[in-house]
Amino acid sequence: MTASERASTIWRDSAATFGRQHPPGAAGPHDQVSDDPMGYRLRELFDARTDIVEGDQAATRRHRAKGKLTVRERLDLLLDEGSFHEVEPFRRHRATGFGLEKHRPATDGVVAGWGTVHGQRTFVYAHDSRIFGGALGEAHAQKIHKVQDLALETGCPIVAINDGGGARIQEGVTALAGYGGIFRRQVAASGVIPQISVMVGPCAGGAAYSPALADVVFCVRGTSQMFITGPDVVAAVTGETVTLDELGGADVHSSVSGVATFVTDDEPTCLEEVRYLLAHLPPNNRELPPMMEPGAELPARAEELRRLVPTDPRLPYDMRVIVRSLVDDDDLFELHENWAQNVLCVLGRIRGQVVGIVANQPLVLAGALDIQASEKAARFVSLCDAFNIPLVSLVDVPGFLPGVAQEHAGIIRHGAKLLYAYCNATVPRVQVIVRKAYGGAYIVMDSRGIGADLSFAWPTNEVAVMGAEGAANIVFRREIAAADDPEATRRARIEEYRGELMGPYHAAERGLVDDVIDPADTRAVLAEALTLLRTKHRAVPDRKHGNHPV
Ligand SMILES: CC(=O)SCCNC(=O)CCNC(=O)[C@H](O)C(C)(C)COP(=O)(O)OP(=O)(O)OC[C@H]1O[C@@H](n2cnc3c(N)ncnc32)[C@H](O)[C@@H]1OP(=O)(O)O
Repeated sequence: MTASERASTIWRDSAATFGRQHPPGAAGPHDQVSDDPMGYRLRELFDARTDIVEGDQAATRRHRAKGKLTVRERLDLLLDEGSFHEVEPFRRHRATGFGLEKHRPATDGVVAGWGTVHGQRTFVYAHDSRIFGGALGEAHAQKIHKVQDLALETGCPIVAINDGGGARIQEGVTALAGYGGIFRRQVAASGVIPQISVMVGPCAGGAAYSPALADVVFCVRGTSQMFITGPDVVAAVTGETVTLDELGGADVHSSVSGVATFVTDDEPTCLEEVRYLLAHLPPNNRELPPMMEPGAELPARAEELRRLVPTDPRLPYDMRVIVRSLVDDDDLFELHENWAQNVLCVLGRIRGQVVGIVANQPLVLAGALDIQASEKAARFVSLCDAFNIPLVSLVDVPGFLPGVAQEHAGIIRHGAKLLYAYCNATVPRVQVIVRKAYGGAYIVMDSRGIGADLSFAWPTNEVAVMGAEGAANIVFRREIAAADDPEATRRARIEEYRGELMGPYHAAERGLVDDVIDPADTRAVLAEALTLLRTKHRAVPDRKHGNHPV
């Protein structure tokens, strides 16, 4: 049932029960004291509710002209049918000045409350950009604070549907303080309850730090705009000419800045994806993610994987093929699909259990880890660890990306984020080395050394400090230079290094790989390992918090 259908139902029920004879918003018989005082009060209540649900019709038409859904239509799509309970629908601001005292609409421009998503209680607040452009004033902020507090104290996820102009300019510093209260609560709830931001309109200035603090950010093409300073300020300060969309549109944030985790073409798809994501997350950090039996059991062995990895280690292949072969029902949910594509971060299920898969992608930058990939994977590992989602790491990594630009931009600092996130993770952790696993990047990609519980390798694995060519050129440099035939000596030494230190059983012989497996059995091996590790408990030292390399 849509918001307007629901409003009509309320109207019909109220009209049938209490005899309302006028359309919503028009003058009615409120001033006629009934013989039945409660009947009169109930009629008044239903009339007021109906007016609030329907909102200003002219503003609604202007809103729709922008191709946007109304706030209540959004809630209808997000929540299970009929499950929404609204808080403070009658709230109005008490601000004065700039004509505000004459314009005090109910809700104060934000609809807040709770409902269910797939039966799981979920809190929500949604800006109503028909009222003050969705801008946040003191009363508006206090409503948001209320649902944030309720969500944290009851251990339920919270979804913010953002469509507003940021701090309400006429309310000045009290509006800014309202944002401060939102940010403080978001940080307090971080890692305790899932926090999701949905961007279906503008989000300007400091307000953009609310999605930045969320666990996952959804954007819609043509609708979402996020920026700290708008095009006019950019032009005045830097002289750059840029449109709103070029500056902070959905594609920019999902493929360039990395601010947005998901992007969709329209609002209904976006809200359906939010529901789908929530089906993979527990309501809070004390519970496990929901199990879901696979629709169809996969064949016991994926024999096509035996032929996937090229024998020439310089040739790429698509790591997604392996990921797909592992997850139930070919069903995977990829975060940041268009950003830092050299690493894949995927939520899926293996035999019903939600897992987070981190995988190097040899198709992009040969799978090397750069600054963006390190940040993307670090944030994902941290999300999974916070919400009890086991980690599977599929490794084919030639190293960290070399180059002056990467070094000067701080790849040491950013790479440390991924290292820190893995070392900190206490959830079950299983590593699968598919092919290359070189140097520092091998260590970082959840090696046994940093705490993986179990490590498996395909027979194509090459675990080493670096590739054979690089290693031979360094270790045998003098010998190669002095040789009668330097090229023949180089080739011989490369083969020697490869045979001695890069063989498929080298790491296994030293206990750094638990077993070398047939690629076709990877799903079965992982399913067994994850079942075993469900009861894993790893104690953490008592401390306030670590000093993350943020
Ligand atoms: C901590 C912080 O949030 S600091 C950031 C403060 N906010 C800002 O700097 C953004 C100011 N607003 C804007 O730049 C633009 O309004 C945008 C980009 C958000 C939206 O642009 P448009 O879609 O073209 O909408 P438009 O500008 O017409 O705004 C719609 C209505 O919302 C009002 N509005 C928008 N932002 C605000 C605001 N921050 N405070 C009060 N009213 C606002 C507009 O005055 C307008 O009201 P009206 O319909 O009565 O004329």
